[in-house]
Amino acid sequence: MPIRGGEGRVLKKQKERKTDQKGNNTARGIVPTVKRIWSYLADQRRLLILVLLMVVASSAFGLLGPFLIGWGIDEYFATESTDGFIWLLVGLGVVYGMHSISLWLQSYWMIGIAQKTVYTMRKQLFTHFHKLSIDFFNKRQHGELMSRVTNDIENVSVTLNSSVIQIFSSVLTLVGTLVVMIWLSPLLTLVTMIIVPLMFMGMKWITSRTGRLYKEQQRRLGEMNGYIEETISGQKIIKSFSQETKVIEEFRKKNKQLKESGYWAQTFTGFIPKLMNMLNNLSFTIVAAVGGYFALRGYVSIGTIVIFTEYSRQFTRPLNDLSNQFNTLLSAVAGADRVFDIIDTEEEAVDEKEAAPLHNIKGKIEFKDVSFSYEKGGDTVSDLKFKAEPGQSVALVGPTGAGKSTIINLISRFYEPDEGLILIDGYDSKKITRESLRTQMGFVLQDSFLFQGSIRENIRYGRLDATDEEVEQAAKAANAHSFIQRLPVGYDTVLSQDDAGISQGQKQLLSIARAILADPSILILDEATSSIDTITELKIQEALQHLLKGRTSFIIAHRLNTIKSADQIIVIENGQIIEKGSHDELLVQEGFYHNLYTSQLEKKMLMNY
Ligand SMILES: Nc1ncnc2c1ncn2[C@@H]1O[C@H](COP(=O)(O)OP(=O)(O)OP(=O)(O)O)[C@@H](O)[C@H]1O
Repeated sequence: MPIRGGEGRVLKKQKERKTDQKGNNTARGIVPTVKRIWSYLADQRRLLILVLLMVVASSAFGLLGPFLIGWGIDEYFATESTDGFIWLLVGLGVVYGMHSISLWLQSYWMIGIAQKTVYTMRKQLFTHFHKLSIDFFNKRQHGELMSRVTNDIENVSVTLNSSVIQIFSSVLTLVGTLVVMIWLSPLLTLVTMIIVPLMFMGMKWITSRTGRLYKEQQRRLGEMNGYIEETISGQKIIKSFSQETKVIEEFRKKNKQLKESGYWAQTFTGFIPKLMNMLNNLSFTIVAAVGGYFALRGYVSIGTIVIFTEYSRQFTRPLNDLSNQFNTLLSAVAGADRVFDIIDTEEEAVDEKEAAPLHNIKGKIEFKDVSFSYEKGGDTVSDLKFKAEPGQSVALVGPTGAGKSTIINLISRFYEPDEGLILIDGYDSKKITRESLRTQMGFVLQDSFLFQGSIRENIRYGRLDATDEEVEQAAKAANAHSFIQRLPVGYDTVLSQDDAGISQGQKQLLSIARAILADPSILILDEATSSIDTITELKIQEALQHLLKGRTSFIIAHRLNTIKSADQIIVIENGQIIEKGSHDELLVQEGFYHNLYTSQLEKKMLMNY
């Protein structure tokens, strides 16, 4: 879906920046990250201007209030006159009323800006996740990535809601107060300023520690979330290996580390208001004492002292707020940094300029001297040469780590060959758009992934515009219809994401139905290794025969008796093809395949015996 208006512009700006910020985990400084957050805000200029106007108004009304009080004291109490006093009270009421309204409006509009900003960030981040390579996800903890979409963005949101206004209004109030104070009495202004160096020294000491601690806290939170996600999805394994105690202990350690970084970050932050309060009181006392002395000498009026004592608070409060906001800002910067890290990660290689969609793929696939390695300088698969004609079934056989899945990854273009060519229907696969290739490929994987949703929705995932009837036809062809019908609410049975409340074999049947509905030209089958009862296995075999018909299929086979009928069997060892041929041809060769087949046969006979 095209991204419209403001979001589009932000995305464009971000992308332009990306050209010089490629790669992951770029260490940005605070300023570039703040600038980048600012670019999201700047995109909502009109609202931001309104917020700024309200900030100016509230700061002005905030300054005017004490000024009117001081003026009133000199005008009415010192002279004991009451003429127009009522108008002073009305004026004060209006000033404080307007002050409240402008405060309310600025926060109302700022909430809108903040929510739109994090909405855009979240959308960019999520969209970008789907443009990243499989390699990116293979190398990262999923929970940790999820933490970036949730916690880190939430951090930015909280800060934007409060900090932007605070920072503007603090700066304005600070400058405004200073100007009025100097105008009223430069001498008393100097006295009020005595505490400023103390304040800066204290703040510097505190913020130098909190910045580091907030970053640490965000990192640890991400790590802990990653661990929680991993242990929840791996519950079955944890329980079957009785590893609960170890897992709880590991979690305790991570939780403790998070607690410690959070504790120290909050403790140091907590010092700030105490320090400010102390310095505030000190300033108040000094202004009152020195002001009283000046008044006795007739240098200043009582009204001016009242204004100054009030302004001395108004002067330290924005400084206090600024320093508080600085901490919150640091935590948002830490969060935003982690979000931008992902947004700046290079997308899965984009299609070549001359790449075009290839419709109606027939399924002829040829590997011409293909070599590839996951790591630079390695040798995962090398010199692969083979050809699959349209409609042929090709079985990939070999020991674990031999490179079978890597071949599939190369056909699906999750990775590109370092050397050699992969031809699809005679065309260099790089000249075909990834999307057109993948939409004509189907996958039935060992660990059939079912989404949270009804059985009907899960099958329909193969082709979203399929009718209910077509879904049922596919289920029938996949031998899944009968078991679905036996469920209390049939096709409307809602599956949970993982165990789904149905057996492993039934899950496989559903994923076969999904593939039948998708009707792909090229099919990838990762044969299940888990033990499935014989009846379900027969059903799966039958369903697979149906699915394979008329499509080029690649089968990663573990049980050799299931691939005897494959048109071609390719045996791989250490990333190289060592044997190639039909089942009978390979048996005659008496090589690796022959040995593997006979040993599996013997094992089966022993078990039956
Ligand atoms: N994402 C990856 N990054 C780095 N190395 C990888 C990656 N995936 C696989 N490998 C390595 O590449 C080699 C081939 O792995 P591959 O998964 O293709 O083997 P396989 O034959 O499919 O094994 P199995 O039968 O166990 O699934 C192995 O040494 C593996 O450790």
